[in-house]
Amino acid sequence: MMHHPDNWPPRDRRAFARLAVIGAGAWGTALAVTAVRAARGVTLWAREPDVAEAIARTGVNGTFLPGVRLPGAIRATCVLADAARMADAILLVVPSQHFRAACRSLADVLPGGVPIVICAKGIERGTGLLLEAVAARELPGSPIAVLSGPTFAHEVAAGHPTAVTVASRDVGAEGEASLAARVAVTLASQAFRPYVSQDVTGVEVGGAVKNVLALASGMASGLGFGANTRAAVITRGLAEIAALCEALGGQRETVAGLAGVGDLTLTCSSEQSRNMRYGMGLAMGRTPADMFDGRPVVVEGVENAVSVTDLARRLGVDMPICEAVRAVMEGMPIGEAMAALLDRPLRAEPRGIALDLPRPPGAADALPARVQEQS
Ligand SMILES: NC(=O)C1=CN([C@@H]2O[C@H](COP(=O)(O)OP(=O)(O)OC[C@H]3O[C@@H](n4cnc5c(N)ncnc54)[C@H](OP(=O)(O)O)[C@@H]3O)[C@@H](O)[C@H]2O)C=CC1
Ligand SMILES: O=C(CO)COP(=O)(O)O
Repeated sequence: MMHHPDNWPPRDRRAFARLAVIGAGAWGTALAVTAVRAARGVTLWAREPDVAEAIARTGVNGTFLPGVRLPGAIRATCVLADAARMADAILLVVPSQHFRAACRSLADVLPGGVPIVICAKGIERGTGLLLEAVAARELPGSPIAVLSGPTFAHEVAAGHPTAVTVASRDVGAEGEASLAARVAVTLASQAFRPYVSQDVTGVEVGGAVKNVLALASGMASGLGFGANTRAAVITRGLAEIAALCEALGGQRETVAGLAGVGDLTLTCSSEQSRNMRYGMGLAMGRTPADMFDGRPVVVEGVENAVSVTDLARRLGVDMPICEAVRAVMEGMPIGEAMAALLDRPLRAEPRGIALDLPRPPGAADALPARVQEQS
């Protein structure tokens, strides 16, 4: 759904005064802080009563965002109806594989027509649906926007300058036409700068796939490979995002934006990323409990390696790096998955079209020792 000159740029610029943030993980909590900085009223909903109670009592979400003192203006609750009742808009920040269940619970308590801003990143396993489609199905009548981009929760909470993309489709009922702009105005502050987009699909695909690619980047680092390998994963990974984006009707240029290359480079380059750390840990033979000191963190790329490649296979999109990550998640040794990637026929840039060129020498002993050891 591309540009509609009649209602672009968006005209409705009113901020939403009161927000409910659904999901008190690291990102939901950081978004609640962001909303308070932008002078909005915020209720933060946690599924677990202990988390809501601890935030209310201590002013810290020690489970999911330790070390960050939260503004007193954040009201924490574990009662969904309490959070939803007074909200002018909902920020939905539960992990992708629990997203539908959260929408269903919300449908019981949310007044019709309240906008939903999807802040999670992923594709639903089984259905292969982007989260926008899940929300549209479960919360009919709610206008939908998507917020994504390079945003480590701790840095956002600490007030580091951060830019994101907010997208909504600029067609349909009045109000929905400018939802992304209204969300941008609602959350913007000196250190938090939302850019507005119409390409919901492109923005969602970037956020879903980059977590899988961050696992790959982590695995390469864990094998001891350096900057060259990482740059190759990022660049060829970006081509995979672009191909899926295009196949789903998104805009290729969105891939060059914050929710594409921005988030991909962030997540593939920093051990702050849970996905990157998980990939590294696997390559180094560590257990998930070791990697995160036993804390309950979501690693979206693990489930999304399957949902992304299922969808790509169905659409006939070639995503070799994501396929390699999936193979590892399904038990293939990392070295073997990497060797298979390196053994692919030579191709053309940027779209990876196959060329009829002689294959590189395929003997396993031509591979770096680290890969051989892991195979
Ligand atoms: N952390 C970050 O820097 C960023 C994260 N995101 C995205 O935000 C989303 C949430 O991640 P994040 O906040 O980091 O999560 P965390 O790893 O910090 O916390 C896990 C979250 O998952 C929730 N959860 C676990 N099991 C369930 C369940 N069965 N039903 C509902 N919720 C459940 C937990 O809530 P509970 O208290 O109920 O267990 C908690 O909110 C993900 O899609 C992630 O990709 C996006 C941008 C940045
Ligand atoms: O989405 C994120 C940053 O934009 C967070 O990435 P991780 O889930 O890998 O930590």
